[in-house]
Amino acid sequence: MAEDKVQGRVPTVIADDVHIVYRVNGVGGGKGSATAALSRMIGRGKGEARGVRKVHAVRGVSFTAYRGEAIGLIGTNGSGKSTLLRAIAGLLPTESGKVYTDGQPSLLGVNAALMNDLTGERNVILGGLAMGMSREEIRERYQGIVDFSGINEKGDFITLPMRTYSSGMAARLRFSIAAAKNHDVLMIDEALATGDRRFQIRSEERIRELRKEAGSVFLVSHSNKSIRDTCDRVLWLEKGELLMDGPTDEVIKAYEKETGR
Ligand SMILES: Nc1ncnc2c1ncn2[C@@H]1O[C@H](COP(=O)(O)OP(=O)(O)OP(=O)(O)O)[C@@H](O)[C@H]1O
Repeated sequence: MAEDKVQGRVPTVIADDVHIVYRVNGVGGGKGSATAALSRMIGRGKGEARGVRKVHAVRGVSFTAYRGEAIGLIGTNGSGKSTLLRAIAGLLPTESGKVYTDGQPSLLGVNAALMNDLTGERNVILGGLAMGMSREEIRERYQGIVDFSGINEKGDFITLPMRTYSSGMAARLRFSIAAAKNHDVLMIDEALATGDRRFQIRSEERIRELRKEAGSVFLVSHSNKSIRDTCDRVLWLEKGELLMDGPTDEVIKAYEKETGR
């Protein structure tokens, strides 16, 4: 990359030697969680010494993300990808190390907090408000969100409760709501894997647009193709450690060689 371009880059996320540790209650003494839960109810087993196991999910990860970058996160199951994203979004505290972000990162995961008993329509409004959009902005973008999601392609589903949607339909709606706004830092966790192929193509296009419109995009995916199609840089995590950080092609090639995929 040309020197002037490097100098002109604006950092959006800086992770500095980040460690994240989960504490899991009720696993002490090998007696099973019911016993441990009972101990806690009667006031025994408090503190870390008893019944609390630590899971060190992210171990000393450092990187800087710049405006306009789309960064893929890859790694085998349980390597710490989702944990790292949740920490960048400010949803998990770091054990040590620091995360600096420019603006509020938005995490678009398959678990984004929408209400299953409310209709898709109400959830579009709720999700928009949760992202800080005004009612006016939501009104303006409502039809665009519904059209992008494709929810109404086979009938009037947007007026039905979300619990009646298939998992793919629900994921599409979540993606469409989040993608309606321009984000400083947008993080997508596996969302693309749940839509059908047509929706995947649409959302990949939207990710490319979001990238151009300003912020950085992080994408966690097990689909190397999605990563290749959307990202220009890849972080490869394994056992919580950053194994490789580089251009997509280079990192995916090394990953495929290692995993045989
Ligand atoms: N809420 C939790 N409590 C305790 N441990 C957790 C929790 N969530 C994740 N972990 C552990 O942290 C480690 C990293 O998990 P994480 O979900 O970040 O991995 P991942 O790379 O996103 O995995 P996958 O590809 O399977 O989605 C795993 O060992 C997992 O068991």
